[in-house]
Amino acid sequence: MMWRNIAGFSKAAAAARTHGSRRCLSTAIPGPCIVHKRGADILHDPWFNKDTGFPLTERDRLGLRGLLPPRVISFEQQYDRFIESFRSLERNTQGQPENVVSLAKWRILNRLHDRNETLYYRVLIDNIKDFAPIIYTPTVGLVCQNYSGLYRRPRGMYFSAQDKGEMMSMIYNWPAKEVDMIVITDGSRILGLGDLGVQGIGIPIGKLDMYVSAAGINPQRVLPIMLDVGTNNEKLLQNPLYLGVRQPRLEGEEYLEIIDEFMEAAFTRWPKAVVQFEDFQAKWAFETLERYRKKFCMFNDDVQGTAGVALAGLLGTVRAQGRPLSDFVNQKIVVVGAGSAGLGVTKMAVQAVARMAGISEIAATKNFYLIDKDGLVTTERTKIDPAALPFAKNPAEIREGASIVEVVKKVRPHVLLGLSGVGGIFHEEVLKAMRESDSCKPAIFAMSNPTLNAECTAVDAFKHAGGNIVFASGSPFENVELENGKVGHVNQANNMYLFPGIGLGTLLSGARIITDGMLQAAAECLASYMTDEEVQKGILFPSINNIRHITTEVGAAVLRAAVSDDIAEGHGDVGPKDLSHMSKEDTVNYITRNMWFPIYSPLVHEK
Ligand SMILES: NC(=O)c1ccc[n+]([C@@H]2O[C@H](COP(=O)([O-])OP(=O)(O)OC[C@H]3O[C@@H](n4cnc5c(N)ncnc54)[C@H](O)[C@@H]3O)[C@@H](O)[C@H]2O)c1
Ligand SMILES: O=C(O)C[C@H](O)C(=O)O
Ligand SMILES: [Mg+2]
Repeated sequence: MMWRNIAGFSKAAAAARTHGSRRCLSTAIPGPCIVHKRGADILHDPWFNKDTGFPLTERDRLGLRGLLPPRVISFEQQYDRFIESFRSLERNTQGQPENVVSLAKWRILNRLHDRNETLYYRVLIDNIKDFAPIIYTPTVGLVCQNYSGLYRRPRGMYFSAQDKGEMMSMIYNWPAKEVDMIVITDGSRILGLGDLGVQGIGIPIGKLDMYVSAAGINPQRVLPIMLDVGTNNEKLLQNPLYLGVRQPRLEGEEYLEIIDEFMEAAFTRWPKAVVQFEDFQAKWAFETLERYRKKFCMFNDDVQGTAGVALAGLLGTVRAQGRPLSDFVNQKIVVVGAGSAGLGVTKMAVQAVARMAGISEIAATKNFYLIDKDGLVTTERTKIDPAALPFAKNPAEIREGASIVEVVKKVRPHVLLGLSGVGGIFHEEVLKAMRESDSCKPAIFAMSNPTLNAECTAVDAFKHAGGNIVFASGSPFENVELENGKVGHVNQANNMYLFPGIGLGTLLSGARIITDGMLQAAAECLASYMTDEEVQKGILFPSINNIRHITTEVGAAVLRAAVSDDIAEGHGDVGPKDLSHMSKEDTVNYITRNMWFPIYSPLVHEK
């Protein structure tokens, strides 16, 4: 039977399928999977469960005979059945409020996730464009907001302030022997939604779903972590259904002791794991990054992943203007939002200018303008955040605290980039002011998430700033039909284009830390991924349908940078020497070979 994805066969889905079946053919039968349980316990374990797909012989071997309806349903039929029930849900919820529909779609996917991971990831991979907005941004934000009510089954691990002194033993409660990727949050800054306390666990789960789908990390080797150190969200503290610790957030040394203990415990059990920090409020995002990046294999996605994606987009806008890349050093860039993401982006972009122009980083800050909740950051600012200080302007150039519109009118920037978390702050007047930009193709990046927190919508950007802009947003928007019959392309400038490749490349290199060189290689790989023809049309980032392919390329670039930095220690049977002898093509093949793909493997019971 022909398999269908929702939007018909996408290139990526077709490629993924070819890849999967090639594997089946080359090994004739997929390799066995050892299972230590039998009977009903297997049916209740989503890692091994095949539902009605268990062949009769396997039912006999594993004590499943009689526990399932007699007919064996093929994987393809199970897939079609799920897609049909999803379509029927779409039909039945037509006309209902968007939030209701999104949550209903999340629920049906989540139920499959809890029941049968192989089938779940197969439908996710094959329909990533349709399903990413449900299991990831933006719906994951809504899920976090409603988490205590939606909660049915645990997923991942929870470490709370009450677990102090116990974490080294607790970590052994996790049932998997091996863990490759950990995503951790403390729930303090979930997307642009603020402090959601324990409910932020949805973010590590969504990020790890992308690791499985995009990077082919085995779902049995991922671990979402919630570090519950309390919440300062009064509404949650008052909510009787709230599932987290009911106390204000720990601060200072008390906070650091908890997170130190977790890191020691995690790396004691899994010394080769990669840990991604996600959605920590800025002060802890920066402090933990500095504290751990030379000691553990970790990175902060909001600071470093976002920076790479934004830099790739900024370089893309130079190409879109038909200018040589070296012209990046002349681009005037206004960054709105000076938190973990805005500062991370500004820092990486300034470093790139310094490298390209052969000037100091201080000199390279000249064309950058940083705006936070108090307006333009200048040296006149009292109590300035030390991290923002290098980018503070001379108030003689523009006044301290100038508004976005004032700055745009005065500077006429090539790029206006938002990472403020404040929906709609690129309002009509700001967008109209971008018409006077010094660029022939001004860029507007409304990168805040989820959708309602985007600095502007795609429609408003093209309407007010003009049809010749390049536009990118953190959450997905539809392309815009312009009056002249042309298409205003919408790019999704989201760190999902980099973090899976950073994690995968690091893991397969066996590096024990993640260097600036590895992160820079990731950004450069993404920046050069699109063809000139695509970039001229305003298409700066690949379609999400190609996320497995771009992740493979990014992973290879990261791995090769680890080799260049002389920190690649190898992975499994592949030693550091083998890695260093690999050509670029060999590296891509090595990465591809190590990516997990969802097919049913024969289960073999071992006591
Ligand atoms: N697209 C992506 O890949 C991506 C990646 C990371 C973060 N983000 C989004 O970026 C947003 C910010 O994340 P963060 O971690 O930097 O948060 P943060 O809380 O660390 O920083 C927010 C910044 O915005 C500033 N701000 C607040 N109100 C403002 C206003 N009215 N005008 C100008 N500036 C204002 C604050 O002063 C602060 O500097 C979130 O919505 C997040 O979802 C997107
Ligand atoms: O989660 C996302 O979609 C991107 C980013 O990490 C964010 O915090 O908004
Ligand atoms: Mg994030």
